[in-house]
Amino acid sequence: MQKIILASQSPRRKDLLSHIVAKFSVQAADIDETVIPNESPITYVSRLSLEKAQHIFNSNPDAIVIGSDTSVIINDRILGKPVDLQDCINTLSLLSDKQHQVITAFTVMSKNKTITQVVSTDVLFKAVNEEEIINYWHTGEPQDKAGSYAIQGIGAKFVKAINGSVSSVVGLPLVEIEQVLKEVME
Ligand SMILES: Cc1cn([C@H]2C[C@H](O)[C@@H](COP(=O)(O)OP(=O)(O)OP(=O)(O)O)O2)c(=O)[nH]c1=O
Repeated sequence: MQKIILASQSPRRKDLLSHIVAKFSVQAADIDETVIPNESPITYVSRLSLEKAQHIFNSNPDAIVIGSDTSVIINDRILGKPVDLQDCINTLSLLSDKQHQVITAFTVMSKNKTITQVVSTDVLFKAVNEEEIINYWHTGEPQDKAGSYAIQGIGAKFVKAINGSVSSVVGLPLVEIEQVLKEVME
């Protein structure tokens, strides 16, 4: 049985993966997440998921390594984690009363096979005003979340509708990863 390593520092990804994999370990892959000029959102998240997996695979060449990246996309703009309150206000104001996409790419890397997939989910926000955003910022929830919100937490109050994978929005598309893990372990 090959060892499985989740290349992530995210407690949410660890929790999600535990629903489909009984035994695995976790190692954070600290990589540069700067967007390359003119890089498309899909290319960006795919590249990052691959780089995270590769980073950990380099020192664990006998393991199966899972890397992933989640970004929020609106009008082709990539929205990552907010750097400060103003950034959070700008981001959530952009999402207010509109539909956006949450895209998560994951890479499963092993000696024999490397597979990368991207899962996109549509999320529709209600109208959100600045006072609500500032109050939300002070809960401490948006700080480490792509797009400055967490659908699994208080941020759920902004979400009118979702069409796609809930686990993908939280960081790991479980249905797709389970399928790819099967393929890689064959
Ligand atoms: C939109 C959204 C994002 N997120 C999270 C998922 C990701 O953890 C985070 C996006 O940042 P990522 O850079 O994808 O991941 P990370 O830095 O948390 O962890 P690592 O790179 O080590 O794997 O935002 C939520 O938890 N809920 C949401 O509703």
